[in-house]
Amino acid sequence: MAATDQSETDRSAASTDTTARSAILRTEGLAKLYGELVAVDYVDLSVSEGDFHSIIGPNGAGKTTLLDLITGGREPTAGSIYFEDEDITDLESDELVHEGIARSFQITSVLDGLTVFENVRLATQAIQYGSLSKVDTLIRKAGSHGSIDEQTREILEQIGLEDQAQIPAQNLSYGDRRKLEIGIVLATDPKLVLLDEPTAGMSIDKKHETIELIEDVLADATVILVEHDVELVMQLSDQITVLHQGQILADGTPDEIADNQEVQDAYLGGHTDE
Ligand SMILES: Nc1ncnc2c1ncn2[C@@H]1O[C@H](COP(=O)(O)OP(=O)(O)OP(=O)(O)O)[C@@H](O)[C@H]1O
Repeated sequence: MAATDQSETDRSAASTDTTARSAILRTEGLAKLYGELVAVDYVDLSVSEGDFHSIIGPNGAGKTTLLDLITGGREPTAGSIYFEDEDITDLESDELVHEGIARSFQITSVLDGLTVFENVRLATQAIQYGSLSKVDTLIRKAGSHGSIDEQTREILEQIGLEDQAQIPAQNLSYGDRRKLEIGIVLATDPKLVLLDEPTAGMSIDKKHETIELIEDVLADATVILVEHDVELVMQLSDQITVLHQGQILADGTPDEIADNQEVQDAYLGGHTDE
């Protein structure tokens, strides 16, 4: 537990500000313990609707675990999660997709044996007809829905993969596979998208291309991004949360985070990349 008085004050001030701008997602006292290890330490996070909100912090700070808790991949030890003021703490991953919460790259993973077109169509169908996990049912329905095919084509155009529509996903280059993952997220028509290091392993050029694509196709959604490239995060984000040892060290705009001495000392000063 153990948040300092000062960080409590900072957090409540940040939370008041963001609530005024309408929080689409809130966590209250959200915690994940592994035995004695407190991976996520009773976190109060607030994400404003429409924001590009990044979560940064050193290795092991709890970023991925926090995303896992929000997206139903792991069960919290304590605390609550609210999406559009509805308590979603106990919802499963596929139920969250129907609420409008999508996570790349775990819930909506690429199916290698299917073509690029089929992968996107499956996600489009899933959101309209049922659970993402009911693949068999969905494949039986495939082909009989003109409007779904149309939406699929539109998404492929948006992500720039229309020319690769008929090739198996397993034959895509690494960068194009990432684009397909974004297309699959897009197909679920999300209000909130959580991205865990979408540009990991990419060259600088590909990284920028992918981020531009994310910004472009997800312009209407709220985005929560976990990313190690601090420079990129500073350029992109409306808000940044810095996690350190499972706790929120700071919350603020890129300028506020860059000027925060505590963040400098704990993270930015020494460690800016993996
Ligand atoms: N399944 C698990 N069992 C035990 N400990 C775990 C488990 N998953 C994560 N942890 C621990 O929880 C802490 C937070 O891990 P997490 O992966 O969330 O951090 P992170 O900030 O995403 O790190 P990175 O930047 O390296 O991906 C770490 O100490 C990690 O070792």
